[in-house]
Amino acid sequence: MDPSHLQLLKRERDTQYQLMSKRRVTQNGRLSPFRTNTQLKPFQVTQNCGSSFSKTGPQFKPHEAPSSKTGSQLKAFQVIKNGRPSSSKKAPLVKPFNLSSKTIVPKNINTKKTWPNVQRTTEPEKTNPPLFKSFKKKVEDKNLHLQRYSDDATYRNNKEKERTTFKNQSSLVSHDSAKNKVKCALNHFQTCVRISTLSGNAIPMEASKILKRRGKFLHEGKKIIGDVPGIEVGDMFQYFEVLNVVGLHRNIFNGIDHVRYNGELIATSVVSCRLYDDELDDAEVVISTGEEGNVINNHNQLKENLALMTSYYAKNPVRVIINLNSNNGSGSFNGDEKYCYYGVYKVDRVHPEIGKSGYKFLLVKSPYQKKIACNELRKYKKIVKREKCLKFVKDISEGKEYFPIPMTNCVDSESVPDFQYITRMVNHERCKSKRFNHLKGNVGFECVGNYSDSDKCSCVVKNGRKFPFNRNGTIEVTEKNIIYECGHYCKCSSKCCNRVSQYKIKFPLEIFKTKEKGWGVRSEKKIPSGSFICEYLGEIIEDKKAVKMIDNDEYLFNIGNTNHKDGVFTIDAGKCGNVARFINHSCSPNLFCQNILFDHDDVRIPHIMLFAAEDIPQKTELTYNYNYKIDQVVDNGVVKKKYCYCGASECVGRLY
Ligand SMILES: C[S@@+](CC[C@H](N)C(=O)[O-])C[C@H]1O[C@@H](n2cnc3c(N)ncnc32)[C@H](O)[C@@H]1O
Repeated sequence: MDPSHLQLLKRERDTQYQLMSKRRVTQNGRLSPFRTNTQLKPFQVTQNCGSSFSKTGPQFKPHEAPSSKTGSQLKAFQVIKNGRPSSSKKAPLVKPFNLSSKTIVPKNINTKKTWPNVQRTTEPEKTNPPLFKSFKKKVEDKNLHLQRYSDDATYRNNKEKERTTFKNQSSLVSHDSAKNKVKCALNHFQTCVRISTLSGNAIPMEASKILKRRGKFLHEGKKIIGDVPGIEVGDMFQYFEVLNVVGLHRNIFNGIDHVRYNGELIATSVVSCRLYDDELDDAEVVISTGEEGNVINNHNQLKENLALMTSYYAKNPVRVIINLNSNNGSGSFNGDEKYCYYGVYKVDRVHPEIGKSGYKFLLVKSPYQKKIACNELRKYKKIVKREKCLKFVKDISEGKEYFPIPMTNCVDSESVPDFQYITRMVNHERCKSKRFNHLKGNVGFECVGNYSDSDKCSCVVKNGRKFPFNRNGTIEVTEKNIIYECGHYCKCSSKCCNRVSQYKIKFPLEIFKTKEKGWGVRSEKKIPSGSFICEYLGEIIEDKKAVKMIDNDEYLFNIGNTNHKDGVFTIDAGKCGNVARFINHSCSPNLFCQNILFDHDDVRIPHIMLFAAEDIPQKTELTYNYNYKIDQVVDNGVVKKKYCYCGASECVGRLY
């Protein structure tokens, strides 16, 4: 290294240390295969997080399990995909060096991970540049203290002790409650993103500012060392700004975050892109801090580099967050991101970049940290394995939908199931009571479908004088069991902002064969949170009939007010239905159901509309919670069991 550069580094470091020392470190419908008891009630699904995103809707249920359930569960962290800091630049070719021969010999290599096979840590001063020496002495003194954060056996044993030491930083809350807080913060963020009138990168920035103003940041003013309560390895985040909101990474300007600990700057978290695209193993991560390095927004910041170096000696835990959809950390934003929390690492090796100003750090994962499934990473990296398609149907709707609905089977040779594709509910009119009327939004008023006339439209008045949909057509936070949309009997135009779910599907959906759940549905394109997906269509039958269909319950969906004195109904999508009949159950769903009325006001037979509960990446299976109750389906006195293969970490193991 050039000695003048070294001097600069040292001076820079000293000034920064001074500056830093003055600063305080703050920083349903229910699917009813049958029902023995008709005392079912409609219910409200609400997430337990104040004003955050909540869902109401019917449940999918085998039985009469009434309103006690909590309804579909949102997964907080599965958000979008694609990498933020995309730049036109390609990821640099990384040159590994051969240190075993004492002279550093760059090799011509491909992008595969190759780290020199040297015993480095024992004598770092021999292999590393002089810059490290000044640190070594200082840091060695602190080492004993920080040693307990290293990820050897004592790390696990002392975890409780650690927490106590940092109890002013990471509050001692139960994991569930911490997780819930993270969910709520993410939902608040998503809501702000949805209602934003800005565009591009300004949206998450604005959302972040709103949350800050409202005091919704988690661990506000604190920098946590090690795991952040409520955040698990593998959790995904859509925006860089969200990492700050949840306390995972506080530095909004740089991909390396640090804190002053016992007088030294140590790194707390790193946000980076992977250097090696073809390597999806998360056991080791290489962080390169040079000009073309992979650390996000790291414009060769000395302070950040030094913090990582100190962490090399201190062996403190450093959180690693990887942007899965970008190769290069130095570039601009493309607004299509996917940050994955890889877990707690420690800096294992440090090397100067040959011929460049930066350093390369090898971070190794703690053996006690959860591994991220390769499949999961592949999905987000878009390295989806090419599957051999055994059966393909171009459009199972036969032109009835706005988009063709292809059906692909790469699992076995099963062809399209025998059913009739419909775009309107069958038997709707016959079931409607004569006492119920057409829904007219303009009775006594002039509904013109504007946000300004929420008092004039009687449909909106029924929704509590609030438009349930945002300007971009996504559903707003609602705890209403039924939403009233304007319909064809209202005076407003078809473009009225209170008409969203009565139109055809807006996303190119695809039916595909799953390995264990039969057919399933996914989207060719990513779906923003709150978007309308489709209606659950079929034939409306009386509950009495549905109860007898115990052996043929797969496509039954309980609707409406389930203890209504004038009768209870079920949708049977067995013989006729639409794409919704193929949507599977998940214990951690990405859709939710909402009762909606727009053409009549008979609450016994509302439309069952499915909406996205979160941002859904393309090609991700769409699921909602059927809300069955375990052990409630009984046939001739014998409890029927159906096992769940949703694969969610929260999976309860059974549908019913
Ligand atoms: C409404 S259908 C969904 C589409 C269905 N997979 C098909 O092939 O037509 C409901 C049925 O799908 C299956 N299913 C849905 N979700 C499941 C899950 N998570 N695990 C196992 N089976 C599931 C069950 O047999 C259930 O009765």
